[in-house]
Amino acid sequence: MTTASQVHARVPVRAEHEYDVLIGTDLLAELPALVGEAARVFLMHPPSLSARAREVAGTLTEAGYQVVTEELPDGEQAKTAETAARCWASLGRAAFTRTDVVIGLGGGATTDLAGFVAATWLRGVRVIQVPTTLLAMVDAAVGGKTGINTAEGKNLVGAFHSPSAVVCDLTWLRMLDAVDLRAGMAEVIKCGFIADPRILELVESDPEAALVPDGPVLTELVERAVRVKAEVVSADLKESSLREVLNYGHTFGHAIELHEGFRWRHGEAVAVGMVFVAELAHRAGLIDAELAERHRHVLDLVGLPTRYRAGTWDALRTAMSRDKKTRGATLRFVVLEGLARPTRLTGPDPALLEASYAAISEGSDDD
Ligand SMILES: NC(=O)c1ccc[n+]([C@@H]2O[C@H](COP(=O)([O-])OP(=O)(O)OC[C@H]3O[C@@H](n4cnc5c(N)ncnc54)[C@H](O)[C@@H]3O)[C@@H](O)[C@H]2O)c1
Ligand SMILES: O=C(O)C(=O)C[C@@H](O)[C@H](O)[C@H](O)COP(=O)(O)O
Ligand SMILES: [Zn+2]
Repeated sequence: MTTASQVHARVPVRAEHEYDVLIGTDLLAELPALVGEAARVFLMHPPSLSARAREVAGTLTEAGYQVVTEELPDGEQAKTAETAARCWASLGRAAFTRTDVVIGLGGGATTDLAGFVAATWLRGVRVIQVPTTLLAMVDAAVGGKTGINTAEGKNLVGAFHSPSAVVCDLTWLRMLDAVDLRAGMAEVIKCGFIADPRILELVESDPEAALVPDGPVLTELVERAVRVKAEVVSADLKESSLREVLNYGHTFGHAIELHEGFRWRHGEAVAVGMVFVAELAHRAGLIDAELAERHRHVLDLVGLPTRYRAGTWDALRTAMSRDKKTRGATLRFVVLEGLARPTRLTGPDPALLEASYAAISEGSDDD
């Protein structure tokens, strides 16, 4: 017996075309209508979702589509040139045409790769994103940034390629590990600091309720975070300026991910990155100590890390120099000059950077 779809919200994104982010429960039945005219569907998923991917494939096959399923390596291992090349080979064998559709079913690693494969196959075919982690629902699957990593850094190869729809079915979150749910909360909290303080109030007033999969608080948090992202992306798809605010905490966060050989969860690295950049903004005289401390407090409440290993500064500084916001040799950070007031800090004094690092280092005097 199938359960009826319940659409809680439909958030529009105005990019090179307009598309909706559907938020709700039991939304599988919505997929065939979204696939529409295509004859073939290329369904990409991680190994953790193999059984569920067969159900999705079954629904699409019953609706008359020819489904080619591609099981990817798990997590960040999927975001490589080798895996993309494997997908292109599968698409070639299936004679996948410009009117066919890619579906990314999985977390952010899957949706980033699926978007990239769709952007590059035949110079661009449609992609429908079906995010199954909190992080992918509120962030990765929305907005059209797609890409893979290289040995030199995070997301260094990619394309802007907007999905034709995003289907956030909150029931997927019931089977997600608690640590992955928490990791996704980092990007939700990011939206709270850069644009929507109500998000912070909701998490602070009941952190346990905020982490109940498909509960009312998490549903509201997902909708609020998606609305923040949709608004920013609709105003600046290709990151000429405003979109940089979505990178809050990411300069330092991506450096941690590279330094850890992509074994840290993205959301955990971003959590530490936000505390770092809050310390930096405080030292630069942009925010008060209370707002900097609020970062630590709210991230702590949901069990996210707020510190990083001491003795790693040189490696992290080098990794940060490859950040996409860097201009020439000048580092640029998204910082706050008040709650929900993001701005940029260009070429901060190296002493301030090191002092901020010392403040968040494990084993430092500030412990
Ligand atoms: N494109 C963007 O705008 C954007 C935004 C934010 C993050 N990202 C990228 O997203 C990635 C992180 O995404 P993530 O945190 O979702 O990690 P992930 O994709 O690695 O998924 C985390 C784990 O959860 C498993 N999983 C997925 N759905 C599940 C479910 N419903 N039940 C059980 N297990 C499930 C996966 O197999 C994996 O092991 C990073 O690569 C990051 O760079 C991209
Ligand atoms: O959508 C954006 O823009 C973001 O920056 C969202 C980030 O959460 C996300 O991790 C993104 O993939 C980072 O992009 P990058 O351009 O710094 O690689
Ligand atoms: Zn991110």
